[in-house]
Amino acid sequence: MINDTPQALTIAGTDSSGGAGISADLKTFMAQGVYGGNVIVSVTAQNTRGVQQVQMIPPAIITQQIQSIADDLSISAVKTGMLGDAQTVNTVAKALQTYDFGSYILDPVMVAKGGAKLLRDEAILALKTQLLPLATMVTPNMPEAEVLTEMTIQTHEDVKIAAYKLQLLGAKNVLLKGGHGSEIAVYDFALLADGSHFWLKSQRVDTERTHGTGDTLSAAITAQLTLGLDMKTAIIKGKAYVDATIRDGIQVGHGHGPLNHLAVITKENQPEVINDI
Ligand SMILES: Nc1ncnc2c1ncn2[C@@H]1O[C@H](COP(=O)(O)OP(=O)(O)OP(=O)(O)O)[C@@H](O)[C@H]1O
Ligand SMILES: Cc1ncc(CO)c(N)n1
Repeated sequence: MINDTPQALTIAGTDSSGGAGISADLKTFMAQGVYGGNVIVSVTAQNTRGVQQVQMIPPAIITQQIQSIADDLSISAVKTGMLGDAQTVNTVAKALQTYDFGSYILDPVMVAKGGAKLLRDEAILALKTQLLPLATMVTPNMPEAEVLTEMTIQTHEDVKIAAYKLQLLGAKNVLLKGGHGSEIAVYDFALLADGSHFWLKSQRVDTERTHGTGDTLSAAITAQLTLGLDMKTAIIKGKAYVDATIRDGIQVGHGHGPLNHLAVITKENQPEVINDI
């Protein structure tokens, strides 16, 4: 039957080295058995060492890409990644209010692993006021959560407070990603729409090859929601997938290398689910 295949959409920037952004999202969708559409809002000249140049795409062709998809495909979940500037945030917010693409996962990408800025400062207010209230889930890493909540996050208690603040700003569900840092274990924190929360604990992989981990996790959750899973199961499955892609690494490039999106999930990749720590 027409449009029976599960379909998701990513609205983001490209990464010429293929590890992050649109590339990571499409590989992740496919590995989870979901067809992916893609709307490109920026082109980055980028490799595993850093970002060399960024070219934003004009609003009219962003809007047209989204309309073209809405006119033909049957999207059950959408994610946004790198949006670059306030004009693009406004354009995407308008389109997401015009078309119903199901669950909306907002990955508030701000800085690349090598340190390059992927969101201008002037766009932060627009992202907070226009996109957060539309989000079924927001998935910041710790530095992004600090910017959005205007607080410093040092303790596990701070993580919880930041998640509640993000919910007050309008995101229904919140996943705070804990990859940054150097502790032996990594802890991600989830606060769900019904007020329940849990931590996901896994062992840190000692590797520099973590280019696109955040994109991959949010894309995997988007794919699981597309397949009809509930939010908690989608988060746990998405986390197991990103763990597999990091743990079963590949050797590409000289710097922050990409993940292995073909990795197979095993028992070792299942995170420990903890109510409180
Ligand atoms: N070295 C690591 N070992 C195990 N898990 C990791 C590691 N680094 C990141 N993760 C996991 O990967 C996911 C993404 O987290 P992270 O904090 O790296 O996101 P991010 O900063 O948005 O990534 P990026 O900017 O590269 O897309 C989280 O589930 C985190 O726990
Ligand atoms: C295009 C793009 N989107 C997102 C990230 C963050 O991983 C990146 N490095 N590049």
